[in-house]
Amino acid sequence: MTNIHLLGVPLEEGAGRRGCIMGPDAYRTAGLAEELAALGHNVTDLGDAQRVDTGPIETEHNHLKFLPEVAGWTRSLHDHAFALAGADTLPIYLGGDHALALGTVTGHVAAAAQMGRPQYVLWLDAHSDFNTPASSPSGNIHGMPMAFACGLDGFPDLLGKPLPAVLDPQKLCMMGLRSVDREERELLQSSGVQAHDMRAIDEHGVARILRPFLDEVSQANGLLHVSLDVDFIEPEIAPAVGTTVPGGATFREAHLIMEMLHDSGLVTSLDLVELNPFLDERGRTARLMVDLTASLFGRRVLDRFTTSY
Ligand SMILES: NC(=[NH2+])NCCC[C@H](N)C(=O)O
Ligand SMILES: [Mn+2]
Ligand SMILES: [Mn+2]
Repeated sequence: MTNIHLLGVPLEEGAGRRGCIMGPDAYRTAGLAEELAALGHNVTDLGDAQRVDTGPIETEHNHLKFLPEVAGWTRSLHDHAFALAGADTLPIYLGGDHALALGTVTGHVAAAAQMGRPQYVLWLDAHSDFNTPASSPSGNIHGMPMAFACGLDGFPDLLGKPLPAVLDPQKLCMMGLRSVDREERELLQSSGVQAHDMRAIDEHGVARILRPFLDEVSQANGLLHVSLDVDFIEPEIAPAVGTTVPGGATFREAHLIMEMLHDSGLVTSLDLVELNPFLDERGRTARLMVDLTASLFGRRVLDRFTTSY
């Protein structure tokens, strides 16, 4: 039994199109809390977080879209995540676009540093979201959170203070990549992120990629934040996202990752991001995300294996 706290993050300003503001309520309507409670967990819905007002933010990068709004969310979420990391609970952040990770990941990294434990991140996404303001072709801040968390140069003052601790790029594992911008690719590779594209999944399967990473987290006694972007999944089965890229993870690949994460017992926090209910078909994407989350929290077909494979 795990104490789970749900925190809604109705943030849509980081994305290029509107609609993610409805994400938290779509997860509630799809029955996320009820599913997790049915698995025996103690679930508390904290309601929605609120953005703080930052006033204007200075930057030479005029193409950054909705900078004060995103900065206001970053400050609010950083503090929420820091506080939740210190409590005896597993927070699930219900997005909201992926810019929410500017706050959640940096908050968890800061808390881990204070606890003296290494923080790891598993990033499940078609995109690496590793642009800096200078490298971003779009100016959409949801394409930048991991560059920010890893302390790359060139960001305006999003947090209202220097980052208390930076994420070690070597403790960041990305799976599912199939859309990375040209300069972003250089940044990603020179930083030493453990980046795995869809080709790696095709050739080796998700288990062979994920297992060594989970072993590393376990051996280091690390904390593990998982950030699941809807577009990690094949758009034919998960259409409710503004940035679809064909060739995503299958239903079974995605569930296997969740089942392996559950078996590992290592996950300490989770983002569910980029769900755009305005683009959904009768709630099927919201329901798929709820089912994947249920797998991560212990739903399985059989209680135990009857044979060893
Ligand atoms: N979280 C996301 N869906 N990110 C998409 C980012 C797309 C592109 N790389 C950009 O920087 O604009
Ligand atoms: Mn993303
Ligand atoms: Mn994405």
